[in-house]
Amino acid sequence: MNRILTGQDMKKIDRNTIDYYGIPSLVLMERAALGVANEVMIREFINKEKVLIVCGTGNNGGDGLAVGRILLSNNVDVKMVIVGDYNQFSVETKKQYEILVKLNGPIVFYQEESFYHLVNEADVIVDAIFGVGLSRDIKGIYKEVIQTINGSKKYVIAIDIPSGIDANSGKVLGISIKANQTIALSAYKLGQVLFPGHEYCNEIKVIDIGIPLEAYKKIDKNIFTMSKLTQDMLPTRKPRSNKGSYGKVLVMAGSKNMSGAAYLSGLAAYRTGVGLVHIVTPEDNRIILQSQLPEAIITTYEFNNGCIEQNHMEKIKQAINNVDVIVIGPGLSTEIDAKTLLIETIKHGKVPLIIDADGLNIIAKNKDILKNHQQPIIVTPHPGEMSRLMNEPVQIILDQLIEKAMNMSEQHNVITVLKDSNTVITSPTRDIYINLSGNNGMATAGAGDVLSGVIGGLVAQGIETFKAAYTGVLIHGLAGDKAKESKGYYGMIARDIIQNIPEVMK
Ligand SMILES: NC(=O)C1=CN([C@@H]2O[C@H](COP(=O)(O)OP(=O)(O)OC[C@H]3O[C@@H](n4cnc5c(N)ncnc54)[C@H](O)[C@@H]3O)[C@@H](O)[C@H]2O)[C@@H](O)CC1
Ligand SMILES: Nc1ncnc2c1ncn2[C@@H]1O[C@H](COP(=O)(O)OP(=O)(O)O)[C@@H](O)[C@H]1O
Ligand SMILES: [K+]
Repeated sequence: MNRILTGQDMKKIDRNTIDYYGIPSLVLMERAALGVANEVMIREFINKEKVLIVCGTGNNGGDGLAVGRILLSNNVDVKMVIVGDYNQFSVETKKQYEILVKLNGPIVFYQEESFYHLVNEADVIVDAIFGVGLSRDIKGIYKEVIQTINGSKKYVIAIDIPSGIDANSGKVLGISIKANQTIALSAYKLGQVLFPGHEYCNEIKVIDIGIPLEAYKKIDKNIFTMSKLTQDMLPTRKPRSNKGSYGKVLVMAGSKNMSGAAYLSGLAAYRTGVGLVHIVTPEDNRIILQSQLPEAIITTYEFNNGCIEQNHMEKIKQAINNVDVIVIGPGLSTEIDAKTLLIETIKHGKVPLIIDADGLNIIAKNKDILKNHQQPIIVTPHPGEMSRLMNEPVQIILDQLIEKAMNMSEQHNVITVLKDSNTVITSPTRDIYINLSGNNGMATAGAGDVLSGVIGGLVAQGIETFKAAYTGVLIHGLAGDKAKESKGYYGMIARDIIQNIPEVMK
């Protein structure tokens, strides 16, 4: 598990480490600088490269100066520029400066003309202008400096966070460094995982700087991510078992002449390891689904004037109570029969329910449907569906993913999987997961249907709902990343994601 902190939380933890635990600020800075210097020194041709470190006057700049000192001791060709005045230095940064002066370090204060030249001759630029202390829009010389660095197209390594990104929100405060690599100190910052900040960071690596684990316990919001799938996140497979041991998923999906969503969701559930998939869909889809997915049990229904035929409804009610989880909504339509199906399922079903796609569009028009539900529910909206659910413009949802997902979870007592490039998952108990796997090749029709099946598959195998939601999203993204290796961003389709689930879960 990797923690994600707001900039404010990080500062609180730093302070607590220094004031309460007594680890001196300069020790943390040295650890940070050593970590960053190591990243610079593992570059393949570093012995032939020129490094330019651009420093501000706060502690991020102090990190930069300390990195410069360490690189000097390792015979790296390095120069440092300070943007700002001597009298603006923080205590620690002034110390770093004074050490470098005694060492006759190659360090200058910013001047427009010479800076341009220094940037031009550099191969690598280390961005140490602002870290989590950035508090207002960037203007004046700082803006010029960032423009020059970005315009140079040189390889940029940002210390902690690219200068210009608000560590709390990911917003660009006026202008920002575009980094090729970001070395996050101690933990991910929210601004590195939310957009647009995430794009400015590029590759992110978190390094330990010696903050004791105890110091993190003071933080009340639990935000985290997972970078790898580990065995303990997966359902256990027993040597002596049968298909009954791995759960049953009921997929209520598809509408007249729309069978694809049911197929994708059902197949994804099977690929996640579930013992049995049962599909409930209109009669028109029977033949095609039976040939596409012969492993599934199919129950079909017919309806007249929106009413599902009585004997078919009885069969469906039986199915509802004979499974471990129900996925409802992919390709379902928002017709009256689909609405009836959803209402009856929430009313009669006791097992966890995953509501996706049209299931959510039905709820958007009839919010009462979610009232008084008894079973655990996971909703999986994309920003468009979320906008309809919350009656707010899509842009507001995109700008406030965490807040909106939390509102949904708290108002309706559900787990919310708000799908985006970096999907946010929230629970009514205020746990927050932000996913970092996946890629833009997954912006393809049916990718969401696959996700509903993966999460369903995990719940059916006994994984607790919040854990199943974030593990499912992680697996889905990792499978998309594997699919990208063979198909690329352009050619990937939803089935390629499914095909790679087994490889990811091996
Ligand atoms: N002891 C600590 O607290 C540690 C801090 N560390 C580093 O220190 C960073 C945070 O340091 P600081 O809190 O000093 O803050 P920063 O170094 O991020 O920058 C804040 C400084 O910039 C000024 N500033 C803010 N916005 C500005 C703007 N738009 N235009 C011009 N000036 C602006 C502030 O007034 C302040 O002087 C971290 O990101 C990390 O790199 C690490 O060295 C680890 C230990
Ligand atoms: N750029 C991206 N990076 C990572 N994941 C993405 C990206 N674009 C889409 N996805 C993922 O693909 C899925 C798309 O789901 P959705 O929009 O519901 O598709 P559909 O309705 O066509 O099935 C979501 O899980 C989303 O997180
Ligand atoms: K920085």
